[in-house]
Amino acid sequence: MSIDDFKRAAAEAALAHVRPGMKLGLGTGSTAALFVELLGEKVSQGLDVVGVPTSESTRELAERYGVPLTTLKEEPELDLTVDGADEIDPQLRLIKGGGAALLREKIVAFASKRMIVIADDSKLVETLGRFPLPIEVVPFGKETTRRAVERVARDLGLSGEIDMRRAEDACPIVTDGGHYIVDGKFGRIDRPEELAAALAAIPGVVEHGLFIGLADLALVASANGVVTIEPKGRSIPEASRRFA
Ligand SMILES: O=C[C@H](O)[C@H](O)[C@H](O)COP(=O)(O)O
Repeated sequence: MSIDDFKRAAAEAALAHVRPGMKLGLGTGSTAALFVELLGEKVSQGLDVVGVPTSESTRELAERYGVPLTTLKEEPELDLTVDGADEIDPQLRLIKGGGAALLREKIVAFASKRMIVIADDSKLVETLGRFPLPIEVVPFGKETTRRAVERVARDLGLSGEIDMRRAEDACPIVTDGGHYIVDGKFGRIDRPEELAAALAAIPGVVEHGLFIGLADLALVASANGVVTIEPKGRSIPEASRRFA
């Protein structure tokens, strides 16, 4: 079996959590794309759901597979978001944004009563940071912001390069929100909460790819099947983002 089979198995497992009438957040990336495809099949068989896409690419996919779409303007509160991740630690803290969709992904996950992460087991880590941390920045003052990221990381004992993410033509890649991405190659992030708070305090940083206290469940597939992982010792009370 290949990694793609594992991704599909995780996406299939997530379908079991979808109920008729649900308002869904639709994640971005290759694993979330498989979920959107499978969801489209269910919709064609009569499942009644609506989705809010977390990127323009997911919007296109959902349209192609016939998943009815809505917006956060129409539906500010969602039932469930299903999304992939670049890294997942034992507390279900995540790194996301490898596909540059982290801002809308985080807004949509935060708007959802539950978030389920779907992944193959290569995404599981003991400590976050092997995957470069994506940080979305506004174009104005981008070098000043990049240096500020470097400084706050250094203050937390993190070293490693922080590079502007560029396309093949060497131009900075532009997110759906019109921003740039810098990737922090930190290696090992021992205190993600502190880094998250420090990054959020930098003017020019729009959002960062540390998703802390957002994921309720991870469905992780490997050659042994799909396992359900729940967060151990989550550090942010669920009440902080739950709707009545
Ligand atoms: O910005 C992209 C997202 O955070 C993706 O969910 C993440 O990069 C995982 O993508 P994939 O399922 O393709 O590994």
